[in-house]
Amino acid sequence: MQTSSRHGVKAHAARFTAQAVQEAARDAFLKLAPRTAMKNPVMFVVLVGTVLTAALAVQAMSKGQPWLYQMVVALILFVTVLFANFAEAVAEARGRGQAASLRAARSQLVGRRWRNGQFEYLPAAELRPDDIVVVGANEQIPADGEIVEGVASINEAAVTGESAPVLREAGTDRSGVIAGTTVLSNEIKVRVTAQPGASFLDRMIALVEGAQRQKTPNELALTVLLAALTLVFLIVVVTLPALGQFANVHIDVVVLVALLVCLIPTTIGGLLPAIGIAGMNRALEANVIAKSGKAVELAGDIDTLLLDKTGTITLGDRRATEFIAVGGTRVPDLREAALLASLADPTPEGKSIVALAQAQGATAGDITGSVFVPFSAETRMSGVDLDTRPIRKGAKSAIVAWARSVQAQVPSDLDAAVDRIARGGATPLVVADAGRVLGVIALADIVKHGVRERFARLRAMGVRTVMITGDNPLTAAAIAAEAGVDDFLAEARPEDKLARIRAEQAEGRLVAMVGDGTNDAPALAQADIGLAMNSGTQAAKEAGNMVDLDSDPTKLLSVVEIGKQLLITRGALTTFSLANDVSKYFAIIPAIFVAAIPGMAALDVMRLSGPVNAVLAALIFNALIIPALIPLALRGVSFRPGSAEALLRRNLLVFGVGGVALPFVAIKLIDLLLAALFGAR
Ligand SMILES: Nc1ncnc2c1ncn2[C@@H]1O[C@H](COP(=O)(O)OP(=O)(O)OP(=O)(O)O)[C@@H](O)[C@H]1O
Ligand SMILES: [K+]
Ligand SMILES: [Mg+2]
Repeated sequence: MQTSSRHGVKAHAARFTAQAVQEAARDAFLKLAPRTAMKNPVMFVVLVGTVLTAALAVQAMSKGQPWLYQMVVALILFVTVLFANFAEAVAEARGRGQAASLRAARSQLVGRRWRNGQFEYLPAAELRPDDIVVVGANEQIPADGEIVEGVASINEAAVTGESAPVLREAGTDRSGVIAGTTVLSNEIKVRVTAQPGASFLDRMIALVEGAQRQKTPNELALTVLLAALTLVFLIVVVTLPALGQFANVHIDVVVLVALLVCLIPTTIGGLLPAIGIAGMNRALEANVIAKSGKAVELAGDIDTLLLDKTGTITLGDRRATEFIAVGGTRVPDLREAALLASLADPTPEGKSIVALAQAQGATAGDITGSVFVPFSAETRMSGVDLDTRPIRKGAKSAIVAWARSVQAQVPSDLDAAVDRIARGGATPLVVADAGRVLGVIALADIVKHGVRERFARLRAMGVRTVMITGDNPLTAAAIAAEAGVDDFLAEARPEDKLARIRAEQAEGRLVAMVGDGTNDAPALAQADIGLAMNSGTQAAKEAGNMVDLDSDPTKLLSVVEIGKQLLITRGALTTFSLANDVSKYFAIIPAIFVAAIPGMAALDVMRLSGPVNAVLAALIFNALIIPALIPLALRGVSFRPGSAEALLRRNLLVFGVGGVALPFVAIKLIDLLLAALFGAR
């Protein structure tokens, strides 16, 4: 077996590693290939401008005319394209670095396949779906799968970077295991769920590595808008010489190209891909693998978040704490019935009832030959059909309905017992046999630490939280109040979850849902954002559009923040880019016309040293602003939770006004420098 000293994604938290920068520098040149370059219309225009001005320089050179100016312009334009390519490449390289650490945890594993009562050692690459592998203590899990037998504590650090062990158990919503993680205790049987190299995580890693990156609808819309703007400016610039003729101004082609490049939105055009990729990278840093960039973006616009109660808001390890008999039943009789009804119940609830009953001295007779009735979220009860009598335990409404159907008595003190348990936030399970309702079992659960604060933060960001539970309304209300959710839905069956999501969506809201069970799969698929727990069942993971490697349901909060940050960053840098272009206009237009049309002097607010320096200064600024903004594009604009309007106002002020002011100052400074070095020209 492999020993593991790997660290998972967290340890590779995004930095500019030397290797990433080197790779990106190389890729910046590779991206010059016309087919790649054409995907970014704004920068493609700059590339065409580069070729054109370089050709003019060569032509002038061959004619023995001055060519240096054309060549310098061509060079600055070329560097501008390289900077834009570099921005995208550096974002991709960082994503690849993160994904590589995930991949490393998954290669070269060996599995023990269980077949016809024998083991067989096999490289993980030869394991197929539905193979059963046995994994013991200190062994690594060879393939993604679901535990079909046993319970184990597992160290998932190789994948999640989190070294606290987690419990995974057959027959629960925490049965999922991941290749590369290590079993710490106990032996489990795992059913392989994926083809080698095509597991769920493998496919997700491929997405992160960018090979299959697709533009999100928002990104596409912005690209089209920027291309349209570019076209408009192209028409403006192409018609300028004709206008110039009226005023007897001859406009040099090089100056026209420079003007065009300054006017078109090169800053956002260059940074747009990097912003999108960085959003997915940030999600990965948070140990969330998104199936698409679109999912991350959508998360930024979520209105409603639906959460499960048990296991999501609460720790989910429901334990029996008390037996309360009703209707004159003796407690030992209730205990014995509860024990019988739970002996074959593999759920944590069932096991804890067995444990409590036995600890209190209950013993069960022989139940061989009796028929076990498994729990389902649909019926909300479970039990056993003994030869002599049926016994059921479950939610009060379900058991009362069942009791009536078999003409069993429902004692009048049942409600009081159930309410007392529910008010305390515990789950009451009612026990009944064919004769009568015997009593109630209290199942205690604990609200997770810190969820209240997180819900408050979500509220501040305008996200409403709704708890959905199969539990009764009183327990639900108690837990809802303790956890601080905005609303709750009790006694919900799986189809009620789905209906609630559809209803919210019908009112025009974007809905996020967190889940782990096979029951949750339809809801995860229907929700706009479905965040599945990595510990969950395969069905849940396939249905969602994101998976949290840490299996932390409150992680959605981070995803919402990452999505919001992505949208805000894109908006802010678009504003900045367009504002920038206004200033560059004021730098170049006077340079073209002032000499011939003295009336244009009013436009010459920058008072630059001369037309040549003005053009060069504007172009140099235009090129340098791209790498200067790469860190911001990758890190994202910082934001505090607040209203959308307040954010918009602040961003317009900072990035709009700043976007006009900064180039004025910077271009003026570059011009002063050029004048000092080469004289006013
Ligand atoms: N093993 C079991 N046997 C019998 N009844 C059960 C068992 N487990 C749960 N129940 C009852 O069925 C109800 C519904 O269970 P379900 O798991 O669908 O919802 P939940 O766990 O209460 O809430 P959530 O939807 O938040 O997970 C529970 O509230 C409880 O009353
Ligand atoms: K520009
Ligand atoms: Mg449940």
